[in-house]
Order: sequence, then structure tokens, then C-alpha cells
Amino acid sequence: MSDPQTVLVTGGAGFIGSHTCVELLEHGYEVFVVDNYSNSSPAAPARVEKVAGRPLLSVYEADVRDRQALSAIFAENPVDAVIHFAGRKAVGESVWIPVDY
Ligand SMILES: O=c1ccn([C@@H]2O[C@H](COP(=O)(O)OP(=O)(O)O[C@H]3O[C@H](CO)[C@H](O)[C@H](O)[C@H]3O)[C@@H](O)[C@H]2O)c(=O)[nH]1
Repeated sequence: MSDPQTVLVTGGAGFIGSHTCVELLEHGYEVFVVDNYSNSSPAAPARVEKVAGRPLLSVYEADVRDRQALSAIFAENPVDAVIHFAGRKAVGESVWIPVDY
């Protein structure tokens, strides 16, 4: 099996996601991002491109729970691998509003 070439990074505008995107771009992968910016900003993917010196294929503002949006994104892009970082992780908040988790 050959190495994956095109990688979808969900939560790619977040802390770990944006660093992962830089690493992937620097290692020659094509990368696109899906993020709802609930804990990040569109400035992050722009910085990723600047640091890596290469563009992302695409950046989508979308919620990974939106099946219709995800289906359209998968239809538009060849996806060899997915790295999934889009998620909530605040322990305290998960106690106050468990339904969101
Ligand atoms: O339903 C969701 C929930 C989140 N996101 C996105 O997913 C990304 C998650 O990234 P975070 O930065 O929130 O989380 P990380 O785990 O990457 O980073 C967090 O944990 C790190 C340590 O592991 C550091 O503490 C860092 O500051 C802190 O943000 C964000 O862009 C957020 O907008 C979605 O797209 N959909």
C-alpha cells in the first residue's frame, strides 16, 4: 500500500491541528482542513501556510457533525487519510454542559 498523499485534518485550525498541518505540508502531503472555528480562527490556517511555505488545498468552515456538509467536502476532494482533532476537550465544561460532549 502506498503512503497517503491527501490528508483531511479536522480541527486543523486548532493548536495541535495547525502544528500537524505544518508538519504534513513540510513532508510533502496535500492537506485540507475542516474546522468550525469554535475554539480557533481563520487566521490559523493562513499562518500554517505562511510557516510551511505551501498552501493548503482548501479550508472549510463546517461542523464535522453536519453529514451533508461532510459528504459534499468528501465528494470535492480525494481523501487518503483523515486525522481527527475536531472536538471539545475542556474537562470542567464537560461537567457543566455534558450534552455538548
Ligand atoms: O465540534 C468541534 C469542536 C472543535 N472544533 C475545532 O477543533 C479544534 C480543536 O483544537 P483546540 O485548539 O481546541 O484543541 P487542541 O487539543 O489542539 O489544543 C488544546 O490542548 C493543547 C494541549 O493538548 C493546548 O492546551 C492548547 O492550548 C489547547 O487549545 C479547534 O480549532 C476547534 O475550533 C471543531 O471544528 N468542531
